[in-house]
Amino acid sequence: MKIEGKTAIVTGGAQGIGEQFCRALVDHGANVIIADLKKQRGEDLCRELNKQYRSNRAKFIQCDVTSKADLQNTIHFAIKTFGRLDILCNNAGVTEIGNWEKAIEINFTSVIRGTKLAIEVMSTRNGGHGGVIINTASMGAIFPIMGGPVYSGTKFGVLGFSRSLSNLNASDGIRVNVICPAFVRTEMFEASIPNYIDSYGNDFQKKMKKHIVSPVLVARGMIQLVEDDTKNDAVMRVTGVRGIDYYKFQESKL
Ligand SMILES: NC(=O)C1=CN([C@@H]2O[C@H](COP(=O)(O)OP(=O)(O)OC[C@H]3O[C@@H](n4cnc5c(N)ncnc54)[C@H](O)[C@@H]3O)[C@@H](O)[C@H]2O)C=CC1
Ligand SMILES: CCCCCC(=O)/C=C/C=C\C/C=C\C/C=C\CCCC(=O)O
Repeated sequence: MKIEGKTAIVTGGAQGIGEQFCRALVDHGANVIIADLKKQRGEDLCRELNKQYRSNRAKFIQCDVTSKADLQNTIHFAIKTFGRLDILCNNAGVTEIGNWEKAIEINFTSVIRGTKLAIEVMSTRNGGHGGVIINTASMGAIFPIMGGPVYSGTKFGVLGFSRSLSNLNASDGIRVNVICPAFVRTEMFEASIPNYIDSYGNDFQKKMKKHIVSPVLVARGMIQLVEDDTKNDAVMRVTGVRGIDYYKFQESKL
């Protein structure tokens, strides 16, 4: 898909990986809705991007992805403001520290809901233009994460859910892909370090150094998934040891 002139929604877009998604999409000429709980950070990013690109292509909307009404409102806002929706990045996520039930809601249930709502407006069967959905999973969707079993479970869920929609490309013109970063230096990662040390030992920080990637590289991967029309049902890894590559699962025999 040529990104210029298209419209994207990025959940969790105010900081971390989502912020870099927004920056990269605006840089490639997209209209971007930054959808996040964090009003101040989202508005600041929006203002900065519009100033930098001398445009009005970035918009912020306060959105709690666990609220169906907020998600619907975000999609309506994108269509009302820019006339279409082409790209959805279901990226908002949290660790399970303090509230594992909430982590399931944010990391998994909201990804399902966001995907379903976007399909309704993107589908060529409903008069939409088709589009691309990129769901942020994690290398913790391929490997277990000691100290983060619920988090890892939600990411396995995102992977299985997303891959099970591979037929949408043929029927509705929508490609669904997953991005699986290893450790990314963001607020989430910093907050998780004590948890990791508990599970992996005191030398965790030394061991994981080679597995750290920058959020900018994750955003480069996302752009590749959006631009390359051959990518459907793709599981992109973004890791310190391999950079950007694709994980191959066994083919289904069905
Ligand atoms: N940081 C890491 O090492 C890795 C992160 N990931 C995934 O990448 C995604 C982004 O994570 P980071 O940027 O690292 O985290 P972060 O904590 O820096 O940013 C997450 C953003 O999501 C927003 N958010 C949280 N709950 C929300 C809700 N209910 N509604 C709307 N927005 C909400 C936050 O306000 C924040 O702006 C998550 O899905 C995470 O699981 C995947 C692999 C590695
Ligand atoms: C519970 C906190 C979650 C923090 C964010 C996150 O999703 C991080 C995941 C990173 C990796 C998890 C999986 C296994 C850990 C081991 C190595 C990672 C990379 C291995 C590789 O082959 O590149």
